[in-house]
Amino acid sequence: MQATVYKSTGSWYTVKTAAGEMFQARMKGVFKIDENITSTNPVAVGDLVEIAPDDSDANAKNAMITDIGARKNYIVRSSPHGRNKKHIVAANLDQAVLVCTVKDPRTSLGFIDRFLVTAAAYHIPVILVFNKKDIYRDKELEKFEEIAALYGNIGYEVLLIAAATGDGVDDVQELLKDKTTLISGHSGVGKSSLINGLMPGLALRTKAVSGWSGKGLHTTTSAEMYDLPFGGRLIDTPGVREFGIVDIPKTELSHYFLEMQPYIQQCQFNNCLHLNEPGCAVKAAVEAGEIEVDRYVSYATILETIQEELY
Ligand SMILES: Nc1nc2c(ncn2[C@@H]2O[C@H](COP(=O)(O)OP(=O)(O)OP(=O)(O)O)[C@@H](O)[C@H]2O)c(=O)[nH]1
Ligand SMILES: [Zn+2]
Repeated sequence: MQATVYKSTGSWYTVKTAAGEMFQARMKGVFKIDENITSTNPVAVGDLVEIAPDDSDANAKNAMITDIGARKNYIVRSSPHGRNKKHIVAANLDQAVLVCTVKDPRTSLGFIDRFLVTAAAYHIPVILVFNKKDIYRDKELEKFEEIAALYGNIGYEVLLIAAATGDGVDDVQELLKDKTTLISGHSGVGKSSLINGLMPGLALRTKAVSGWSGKGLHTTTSAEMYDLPFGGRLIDTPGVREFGIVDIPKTELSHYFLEMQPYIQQCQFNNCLHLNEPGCAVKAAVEAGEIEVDRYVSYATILETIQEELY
């Protein structure tokens, strides 16, 4: 029987079949589906699994996971169990929503760009949802327009909403309908408020509880998937502050800055890092105003964090 993983707690997984039946499932033995990653968790939220119900106790609804389907994509974070080990946060995503704010707290462009690069490297489209519209005055609205133009021109969807008043939540709903979406954002941006707005009745985590669980307890926080009442699924990742950028060589980073892509081929050197090389088409585009300086600064900043010795 096929099922989808909704939650994982230790060695138990909450799974749901296509018919809507929930089981608590465990892994049967050890198997690995992706030779390219060494992960600390063999099964992740969003995985499609094959299960064999355990009929010995009709009330318990237990099952064995006997196989894991190939993943369309996945997103990881570094595991607390070692530098080279990864923890798969979620698999089989259609898209990701990054909740941001211009004010209280301000989401930095650097943070947004790191998220966008990570998602692009995993082939996951991103929607930027700016929240707390109700407290923005002229200055903040101007800032938002600037940011919306910056990312809109690159091709990203950008929304402005107020989760607290419900303003614009229906626009988010429209984009999430019938898709599997990962939702992420800095603490305090209103991610829980938005989730509650999308799923009235769920009454997700009070602020006090989420504030507590996010504090120094990263290892125990885990992703959880919810069925959206209007169709589609939402994967919340409480406590996950940031995802790890996939292990990519320095020369590949510019591929994930989508607006740099048309210029990369025109650089004089095919291994150009777009820093100080002669004949660099990316730098020329920055100087000509075709690529935003802020994005180039993010590029150079992220580039520095990549350890070239690995390649
Ligand atoms: N003015 C205003 N405040 C909001 C809005 N959305 C959320 N808030 C407030 O912002 C604070 C943080 O909201 P949460 O929904 O708990 O934020 P979160 O992103 O889930 O934060 P963590 O739980 O720390 O991860 C709360 O005090 C909310 O009431 C909004 O649209 N407008
Ligand atoms: Zn170049």
